[in-house]
Amino acid sequence: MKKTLKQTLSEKIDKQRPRTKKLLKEYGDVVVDQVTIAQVIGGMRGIKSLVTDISYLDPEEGIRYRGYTLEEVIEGLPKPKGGDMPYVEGLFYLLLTGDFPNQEEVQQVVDEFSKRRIVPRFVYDVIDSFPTSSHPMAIFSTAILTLNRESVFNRQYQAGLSKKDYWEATYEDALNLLAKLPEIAAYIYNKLYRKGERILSDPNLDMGANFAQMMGIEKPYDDVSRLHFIIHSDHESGNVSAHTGHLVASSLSDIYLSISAMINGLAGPLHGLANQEVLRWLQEVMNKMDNKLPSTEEMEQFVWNTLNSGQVIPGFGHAVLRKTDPRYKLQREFSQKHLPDDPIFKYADLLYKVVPPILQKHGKAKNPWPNVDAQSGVIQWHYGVKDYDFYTVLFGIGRSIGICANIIWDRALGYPLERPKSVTTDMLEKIAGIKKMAEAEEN
Ligand SMILES: CC(=O)SCCNC(=O)CCNC(=O)[C@H](O)C(C)(C)COP(=O)(O)OP(=O)(O)OC[C@H]1O[C@@H](n2cnc3c(N)ncnc32)[C@H](O)[C@@H]1OP(=O)(O)O
Ligand SMILES: O=C([O-])CC(=O)C(=O)O
Repeated sequence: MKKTLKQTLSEKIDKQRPRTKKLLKEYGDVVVDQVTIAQVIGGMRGIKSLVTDISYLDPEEGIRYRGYTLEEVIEGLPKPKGGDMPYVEGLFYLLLTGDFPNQEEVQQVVDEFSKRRIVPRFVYDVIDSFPTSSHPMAIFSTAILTLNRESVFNRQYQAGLSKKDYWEATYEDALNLLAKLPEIAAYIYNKLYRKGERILSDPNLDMGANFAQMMGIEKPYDDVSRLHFIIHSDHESGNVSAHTGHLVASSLSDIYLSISAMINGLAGPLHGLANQEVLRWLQEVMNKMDNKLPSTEEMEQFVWNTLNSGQVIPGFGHAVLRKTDPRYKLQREFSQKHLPDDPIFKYADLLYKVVPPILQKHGKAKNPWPNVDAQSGVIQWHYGVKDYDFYTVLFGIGRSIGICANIIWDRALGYPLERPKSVTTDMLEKIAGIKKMAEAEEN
């Protein structure tokens, strides 16, 4: 019998712990970065102050998971029979261990998820008590929060859990939660947009296929779901959702509290919600054009109108990336293959041509290129998920996979409570020498 994921992970943790310990004990004083006033006021952009081995974002190249590009991840992970996209469960294995699992190892994780997928009735009761006009991200976050009552970590912590075992209880919570997220999301979708008509999950299916089944959407929506969850899973540690998850978990809040919190960060329009904003923006253009594809000049005018009214162009720009997002490229390639004639795809493609030169001319955005959110909604729309308020929930399922992996490792390596220092404006002025200048002017 092959080792389980938990056993493999346990060995990896034993190997990694001394590396972190050595760095901290023997090299703790080595300077990693310097911090400027612009960074302190400007959202800490670029400050190297977090550590994760699960993914790394290069500004030019984009994301790598465990050192592998997205193409390599998709190529190297096992795929279900008849599927073009790999098992999402295999990605979780890779993120946790750094190893590509074989078919048998993936199947073990698929079986684990299947065993743990049943959502307690009280979660559905809480979802049902929301007005149907609520945003699905608020419902999703609350449903996750409601599960906090189930936390293995909390139970064991109360009973006197040793620090070195924190990760194991967190691992149990993470698997229990990840297995339930597609069920919760599909239930919310059916409640809000399909009059509560529910399609039950199938314990024999993998996560992507099961989600497609519960959404009631034919193939290749299983592959669409796998691709979506995989490419949205991680983006190193500093983005709002990952950082929030890490921060909240650092106080030893359980996985449910931490993931619910990160979902709230993901729900902002400058972060994950941008994928719904792209569709909302495109719909406005389509309505104004009577569904006719605008000419390049007309599209340019729509973009300028948005910029001139002081709004951002959703789906473009990035805090770290300085090139087109590889996640965007992958989804564009998928769209070119599967939905080349889709009207919304044509709109989005026109935006790809039109927006970057305009943002360059506008002169503000450091990165004029499209990010992941510019394309993900286009694919969902094509396969019938037209209620774009729901798109960030899909992003949230994917992102939970990466953040759960990160939190398990945070606990394994004993990362402490996160607590950076703040200063006052007076102090910054003093550091800048402004007070001295003002005094000199007065005298
Ligand atoms: C999964 C994700 O989270 S990917 C990002 C999803 N978000 C979006 O697509 C929303 C649109 N994009 C943006 O608002 C930004 O590019 C962000 C939030 C992603 C990054 O923000 P920052 O790191 O602050 O970007 P940057 O340093 O380039 O911003 C400089 C200026 O350009 C503006 N800018 C950046 N991107 C855009 C854009 N797409 N449209 C218009 N203006 C933009 C900023 O608002 C800022 O203006 P200000 O000086 O008036 O405050
Ligand atoms: O990295 C970021 O800041 C935003 C992003 O693309 C993500 O979290 O996927």
